[in-house]
Amino acid sequence: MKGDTVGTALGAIESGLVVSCQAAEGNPLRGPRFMAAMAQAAAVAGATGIRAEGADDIAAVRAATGLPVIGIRKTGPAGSDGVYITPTYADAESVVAAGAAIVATDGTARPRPDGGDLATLIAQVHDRLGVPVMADVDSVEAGRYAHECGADLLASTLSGYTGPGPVPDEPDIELVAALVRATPLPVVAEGRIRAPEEARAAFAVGAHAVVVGTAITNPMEITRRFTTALGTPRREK
Ligand SMILES: CC(=O)N[C@H](C=O)[C@@H](O)[C@H](O)[C@H](O)COP(=O)(O)O
Repeated sequence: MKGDTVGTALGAIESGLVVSCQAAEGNPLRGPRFMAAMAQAAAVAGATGIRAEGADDIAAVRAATGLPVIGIRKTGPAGSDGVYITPTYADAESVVAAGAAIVATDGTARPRPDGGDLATLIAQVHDRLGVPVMADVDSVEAGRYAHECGADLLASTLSGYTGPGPVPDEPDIELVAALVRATPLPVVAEGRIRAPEEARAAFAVGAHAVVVGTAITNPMEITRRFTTALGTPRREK
């Protein structure tokens, strides 16, 4: 793959806000119509890229905004066991065919469902599809591994989602900082970033870009934060 192809896609999102427009099963906003509208709203407000899941959403988002899309295909909801973010080459091919400029995939050393390995997947994406690969990692070790496997950029996406414990509330800015130090690759801060101050903190430790999903594009979860905190609808007058 040519270096300028990587540079163009990575340069387009540099120092910017990428908005993740995803709706899982059970979310009434699931589907390309609503995800494209979410992406358009984000674009109007200054997003420099969109992260989207599945060929239909990716194609709709791309057509509606023209923004570079970080494409994934998920085989399970966030926090599922094992590798579920773009696990196979066929998944990567489908998101690039739909218009993704960057493919994101699980960048950990965990076994992949098809028995494949990350280095081979990345080489195939580079050689056959000609787009850069973002490795979603959960730790510095995984970041180093993904770098060795040929990833073009790292993201903190999986921090807090691969262990046995509950998912923390806060974003893992420390991991972003550690990944910046650990390899020469650009690092995207992603996961549980809810406030502009948190995004700023990520840039302060050297993030290349920041991805925000739930806090912008998931009204169901945003409402749940309020109702949980307020105890509604059981709140006493
Ligand atoms: C762990 C996992 O599978 N994360 C997924 C990756 O695509 C999405 O469910 C997240 O919404 C996305 O990473 C953005 O993060 P947040 O929604 O916290 O801003």
